[in-house]
Amino acid sequence: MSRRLAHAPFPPTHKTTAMPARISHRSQLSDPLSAVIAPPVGESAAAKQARVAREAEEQRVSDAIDDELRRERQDRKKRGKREVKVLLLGQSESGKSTVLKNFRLKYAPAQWKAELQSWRAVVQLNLVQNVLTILDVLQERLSLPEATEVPTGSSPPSSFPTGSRTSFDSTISDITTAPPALSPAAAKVQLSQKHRILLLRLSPLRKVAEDLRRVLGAGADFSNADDAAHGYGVLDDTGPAQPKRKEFAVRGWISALGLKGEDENRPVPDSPTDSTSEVLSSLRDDILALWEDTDVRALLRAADVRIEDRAGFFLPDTARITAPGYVPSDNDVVRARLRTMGVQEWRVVLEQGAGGLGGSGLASDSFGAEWVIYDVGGSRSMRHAWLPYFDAVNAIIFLAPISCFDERLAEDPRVNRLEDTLLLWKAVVKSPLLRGCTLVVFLNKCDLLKRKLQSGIMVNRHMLSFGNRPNEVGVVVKYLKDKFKDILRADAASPALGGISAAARTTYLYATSVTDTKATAATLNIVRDGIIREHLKHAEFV
Ligand SMILES: Nc1nc2c(ncn2[C@@H]2O[C@H](COP(=O)(O)OP(=O)(O)OP(=O)(O)O)[C@@H](O)[C@H]2O)c(=O)[nH]1
Ligand SMILES: [Mg+2]
Repeated sequence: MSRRLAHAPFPPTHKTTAMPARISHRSQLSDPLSAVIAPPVGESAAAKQARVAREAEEQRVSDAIDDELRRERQDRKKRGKREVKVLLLGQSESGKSTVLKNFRLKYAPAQWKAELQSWRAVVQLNLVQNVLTILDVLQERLSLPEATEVPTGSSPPSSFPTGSRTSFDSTISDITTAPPALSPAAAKVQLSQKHRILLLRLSPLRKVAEDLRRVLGAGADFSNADDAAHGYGVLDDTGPAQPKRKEFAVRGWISALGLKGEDENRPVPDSPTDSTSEVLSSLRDDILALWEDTDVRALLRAADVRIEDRAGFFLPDTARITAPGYVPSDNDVVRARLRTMGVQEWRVVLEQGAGGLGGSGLASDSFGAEWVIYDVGGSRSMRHAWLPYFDAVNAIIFLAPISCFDERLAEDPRVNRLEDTLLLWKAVVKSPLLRGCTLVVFLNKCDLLKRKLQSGIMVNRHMLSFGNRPNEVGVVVKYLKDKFKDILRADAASPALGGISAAARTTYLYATSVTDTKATAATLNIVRDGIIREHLKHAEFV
């Protein structure tokens, strides 16, 4: 019961105050208060009976409020004792929200299952955006005169550390509004009338995308992927103006998805309308025809649009997603991309027997039975919002997407993504506010790293210090692990800030692919136990 609610039915009047009758009996005539709370002069027997009854009811309500407040205080105290606070950090698209999803899937599966349906609009939007990306490339090619002769030649690879090129790798964006400028090779790919017809038939998807964005509604925003124009650096304000791109984002995916929790008064957004799903369903064969067309594939390859490596890639699942009555699977939700804006607080109470309390021997009132996870927006303009959360967290899970060694930041195309991640890690390690907490690093997106290396992309072309080491996943992971450890060691060698030596901090590093829910569940168990162990170890010294 809230305080507002408890008081509302009995507004105090000049005769009846919230003061309990108990006090009026104890009052002395000399007490000025007694004059205010004394019964009216010449009160009739009926009026007295009514007043006494009213005062008794007020007393009952007042006692109930006191009890409620006492209970709330005790709950808070108890919760504080069992609550673990974790902050997810890392650049945009590093996998923070995906880790949160894995955590909820593993430790609160009943709640997770109940929310699957809410993700339908997001998965549909991801699929539609996949198609629109292809249509943009197609349109660009079809707008060229047929016999266009374009000089050949390929662009140089990006360098590491940061070079000064301003073009950016198309793989770093899942959604672009401006079609990429076609490479000479792409301009040579021959298309036919069939492609023009597909382009035309699939054009209603632009309206479908708009509708789906509207469904996701007030909590969502189709805004600039970032504001490099505002000049944000790794954690502060340093970069100059750059061209902007747009990506669909949410201020709060709790409210955007209509989940309970954030703003209970906000109207729940509609489900994707039947007509939206019907349009999608009717275009199923055209979407598949587009995606399976060999000329289109050749065009995408020539244009270097590696759509299958992008976030929220759902084209192979078209038949399933466009089927009537589609409900997203666990895996769909984990792979769905919805950019986070600001900082989202998630409370996860570990469900019994869900690999949560049951498996660990944790009692429901012990430390670790409830987790508060802060999921932050990772792009540069949002990093200033992280700072207030640095205080009083038990652990940081830092997401380092190591497949991004050849990619550039969406918000500042001059900056290599891996370099940005390492700078961010340095800033986290150096932060005096974080000296007391456990650090966990996920060297993430190992699956994508493997695919890239197998496709022949050479790490040493983008990261000169990698030298002549073999271009293999294990070697790259080991090399980068050492880089992260080196930064820790360098910090430990510098004078300790805030009275706690950086060397005393426990740091765990894991190679992960957090879209693999099974493997991630096992990693999360180890991480959870490690964080709890660390806390208990320190608590013993307090
Ligand atoms: N293949 C693969 N995809 C991943 C992995 N981790 C995350 N992703 C995908 O990458 C996309 C971005 O992940 P998010 O968790 O949304 O990234 P984020 O760090 O929360 O990004 P912001 O909200 O912009 O800060 C999603 O579509 C994920 O499914 C991974 O290990 N492998
Ligand atoms: Mg996110």
